[in-house]
Amino acid sequence: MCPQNIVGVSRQNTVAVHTSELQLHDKVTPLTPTKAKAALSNEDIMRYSRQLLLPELGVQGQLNLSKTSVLIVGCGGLGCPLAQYLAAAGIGRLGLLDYDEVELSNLHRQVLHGEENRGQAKALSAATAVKRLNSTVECIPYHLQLSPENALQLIQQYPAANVSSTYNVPTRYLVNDACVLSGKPLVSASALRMEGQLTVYNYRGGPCYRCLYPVPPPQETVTNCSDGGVLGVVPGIMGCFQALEVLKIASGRGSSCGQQLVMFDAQDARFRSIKLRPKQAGCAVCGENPSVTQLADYEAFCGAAATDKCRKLNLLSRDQRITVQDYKSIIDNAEPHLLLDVRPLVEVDICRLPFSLNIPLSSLEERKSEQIQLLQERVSQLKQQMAGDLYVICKLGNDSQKAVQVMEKMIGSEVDSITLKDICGGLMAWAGKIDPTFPQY
Ligand SMILES: Nc1ncnc2c1ncn2[C@@H]1O[C@H](COP(=O)(O)OP(=O)(O)OP(=O)(O)O)[C@@H](O)[C@H]1O
Ligand SMILES: [Zn+2]
Repeated sequence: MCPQNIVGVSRQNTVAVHTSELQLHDKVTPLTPTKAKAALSNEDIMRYSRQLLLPELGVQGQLNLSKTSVLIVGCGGLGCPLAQYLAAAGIGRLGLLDYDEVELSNLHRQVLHGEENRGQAKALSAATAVKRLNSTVECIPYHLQLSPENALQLIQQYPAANVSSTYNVPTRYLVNDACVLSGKPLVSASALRMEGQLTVYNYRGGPCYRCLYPVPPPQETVTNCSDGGVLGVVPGIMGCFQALEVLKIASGRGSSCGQQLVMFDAQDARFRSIKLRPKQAGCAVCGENPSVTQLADYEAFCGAAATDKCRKLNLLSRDQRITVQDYKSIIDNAEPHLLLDVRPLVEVDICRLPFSLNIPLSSLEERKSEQIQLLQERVSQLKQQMAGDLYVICKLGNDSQKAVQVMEKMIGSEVDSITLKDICGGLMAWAGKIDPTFPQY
């Protein structure tokens, strides 16, 4: 159990919060049950007075919160506001789980972390911020990846589980199955670009994640924040919404999102709800004859990595790919070639290599005639020089491989008789290995 923080007043009369006693866990250890408070102290009454006045919560609801433990999987864009509001409201124990460290590109939405926390374990940074807000909340930071080996042991220790990381599909299935096998509700949300979604799975006889999505989506159809972008306030709103549902469940009022999908459209400032299909008798994990009775290999099941770290596709053979170092020598040797940048225009506006031609992957896929014509003109110019290959680049080297595949299918066009190659690792590899002044995003 982690020791309480010490809050003291220094000589300069400023309040210092010592959080060094927060112990970062790198494995799952048994926890003692949370102590149920018999009554609220005067300090509790003052701190929670504005919510105690609500008939929907009242003293009993507040006491219920104080004996509830919640596990938050992922201290990112959703997990930060979720943890913040649960701690502020007086949840008894918060497990904060994340394998990752704080990066500069997290700060626009992962609001518990600050500039001084860069490089620090997100779980510790989040726990420190939460303790500063409410030192009476017991915080247990875990710097580890939720995996089939540790998920059951971990989730069984927490009456309510939450996943805030929803872009990574294997983790969604893993948390779902662990919650079903442990009989816990799962308050799940996602946020991407200008949209958010929320549902409570495995709650009061409602469906689980697998009831609704028995088959994982193909890896290439899943977009995460680093690919698709997100306005920070959108996960902020959805994380607060998760906190609301957790508080209703924990206080005893209950959630009405058990068979409901709430969708938030930030552009139109609109929430919509749709009723979901009920729990399925044939569900592989919560059905009548479940085939999933223990946690298995979710990366194999989903064909994707169980982390939100950049996914590397391998769609092309070795001879269809070159490294950024090889491409640098092509430039240095002034070899005639064409560089095609297939990123969306919004990314090209952020940064680009000056000599590149930009045609987004989506335009190639949709065979947009103007863009294809432009490409063909540039390819025929290249051919007139009697030499040269076409190199394709994107941010990370995934879309560029897809673009090569799309162009290879343009049989009969100018493109089909020239050599197409993708540049491994894309512009971020260029920034990391060739030109440190090139922006990273
Ligand atoms: N299996 C897992 N175990 C522990 N933490 C996880 C797991 N899967 C995802 N996470 C964490 O969940 C969080 C998801 O939040 P979010 O998508 O906002 O952040 P991110 O991955 O840092 O985003 P970005 O794509 O911008 O780098 C991340 O901090 C990630 O490290
Ligand atoms: Zn199910």
